[in-house]
Amino acid sequence: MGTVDVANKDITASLADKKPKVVFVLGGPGSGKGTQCANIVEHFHYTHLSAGDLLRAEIKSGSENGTMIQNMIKEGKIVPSEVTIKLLQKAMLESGNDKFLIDGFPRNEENRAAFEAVTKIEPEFVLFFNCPEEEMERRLLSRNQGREDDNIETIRKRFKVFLESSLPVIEYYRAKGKVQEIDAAKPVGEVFEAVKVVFTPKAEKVAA
Ligand SMILES: Nc1ncnc2c1ncn2[C@@H]1O[C@H](COP(=O)(O)OP(=O)(O)O)[C@@H](O)[C@H]1O
Ligand SMILES: Nc1ccn([C@@H]2O[C@H](COP(=O)(O)OP(=O)(O)O)[C@@H](O)[C@H]2O)c(=O)n1
Ligand SMILES: [Mg+2]
Repeated sequence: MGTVDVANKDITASLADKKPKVVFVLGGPGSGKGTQCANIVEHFHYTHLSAGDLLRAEIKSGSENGTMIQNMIKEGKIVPSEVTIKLLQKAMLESGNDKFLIDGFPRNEENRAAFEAVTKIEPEFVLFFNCPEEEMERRLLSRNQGREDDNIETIRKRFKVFLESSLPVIEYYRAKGKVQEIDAAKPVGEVFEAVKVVFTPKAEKVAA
């Protein structure tokens, strides 16, 4: 236990030295976060860290938290931030990059407050993919990635958690003027055109 704490303090200190730039990518399940992050990485050289992907990898690795994480994902519940933040910090340090898209995090107030308290990192902005529930449901039911949570029963639970716990986080950042909202109901290419505007430096926009 002591060793783990020391190791985590080291990670936190090394990360703080790098002063990383972070963009939180939020939106309901199936809104297109992962799809658009892949496009952003190609054009703008960020490292994409999906909290959900990191948690699924942790299950596969056979870690002691694996069963707990698996059960929570099956129920659409949010894993305690201590677990998710450690995975994010480790991935940030290992990437060697200093620009990150953090996808699917923070998903509730506990995630948000703990990340801020532990890392002292304030996001540059929050990219919010706004999409109607019917469209998200259609996308999730045809995602075909073999995910245990892409069934209608769990999808309904995830929508409820999004409305009750994740939307308030988006509103928190909106009140700080930090939300860049994108209409995510359009085709992938059109959504990316809107995303590009957000990531293109202002001087270039004027020149273009
Ligand atoms: N704009 C879009 N229009 C139609 N389908 C989309 C769009 N964006 C993503 N998809 C598809 O919807 C599913 C969910 O997208 P994904 O990027 O995994 O969303 P999220 O990470 O927000 O859950 C995937 O099968 C993806 O190919
Ligand atoms: N910050 C996070 C992100 C995801 N998760 C869990 O992982 C699941 C899948 O998250 P995801 O981001 O991969 O899902 P999508 O929104 O991409 O469909 C969530 O429903 C939660 O159970 C979490 O507990 N905490
Ligand atoms: Mg995703």
